[in-house]
Amino acid sequence: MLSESEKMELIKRNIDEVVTEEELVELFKKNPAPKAYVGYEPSGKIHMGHVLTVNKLLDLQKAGCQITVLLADVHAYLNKKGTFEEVRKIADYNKRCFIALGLKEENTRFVYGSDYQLGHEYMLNVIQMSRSVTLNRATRSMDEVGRAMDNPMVSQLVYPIMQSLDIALLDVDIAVGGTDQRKIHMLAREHLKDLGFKTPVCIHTPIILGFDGNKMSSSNDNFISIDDSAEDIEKKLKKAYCKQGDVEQNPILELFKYHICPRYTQIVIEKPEKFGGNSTYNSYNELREAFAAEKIHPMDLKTAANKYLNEILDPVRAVLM
Ligand SMILES: N[C@@H](Cc1ccc(O)cc1)C(=O)O
Repeated sequence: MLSESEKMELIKRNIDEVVTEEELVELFKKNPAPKAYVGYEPSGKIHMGHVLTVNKLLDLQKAGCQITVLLADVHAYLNKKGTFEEVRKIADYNKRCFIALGLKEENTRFVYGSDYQLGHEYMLNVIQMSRSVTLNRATRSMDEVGRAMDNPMVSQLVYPIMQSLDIALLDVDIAVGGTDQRKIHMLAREHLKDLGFKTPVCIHTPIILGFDGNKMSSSNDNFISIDDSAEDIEKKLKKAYCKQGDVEQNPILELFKYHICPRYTQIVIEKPEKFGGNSTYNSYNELREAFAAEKIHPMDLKTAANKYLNEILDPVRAVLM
């Protein structure tokens, strides 16, 4: 059993922010098993950016939360990601991915958006909330989520209203998402109470860099996917941006920070004896400092990243086979 402060530490590790921390503490005081959720637009490739929010759900689960994963098929359809049948099929694949990543089916609630978003109660709430959200506000909330937002379709403005109502109608206390979801979460925090629902606590995880140094995303084609083969990963890491001593914009260091170090107590960077032999680091900060001081060569960091990533993804690949 974790103590209250250990729980908070786990929940707050590797995130950008909690809105608000006081509310989070209050929530746990009232209820040791609050409900938390993430929604995902179905995606043909689940990448390490998605895994960051999955990791946070696993942390929340360890801290006692009940977890819901929304397979947001209707949202993907609204955002023009494919036909209704296509997104529904990809949602099934994503469910298998999330289970492979550790969200066990027996203690995670998986919900398809289309299971409840097309019903009477939901629609009535969408209509009600749309009466008090301005076009301008709805549009801005989609800045980092919608496609082609210079000329948005009405469907893309219904989207944030529906996402807000998901929080209410899935009856969750905590909404988790990448920082790109922030403006939608703020809309929900502001409006849900007027419809008689509770105000959610929101947790935002960082948006990580793809191997080209830009935001990792399916549309940028710069991601490491959980079903990449060992050869794919090696190739991607080889060409990844990782400048000697650069600890600010470094996608390889980010893999260590968000994915590798939380799973290992010790990181070993291997080097042949004649070049000084192996070195060992006991925390991400130690590793980062050594890289900043140019004590670790980018090639050696990449080789180690490759080894650890494959160790992490091997069991995932085995389940997905
Ligand atoms: N907006 C999320 C998907 C999502 C949809 C509905 C939700 O209730 C939550 C999240 C994304 O960008 O992928």
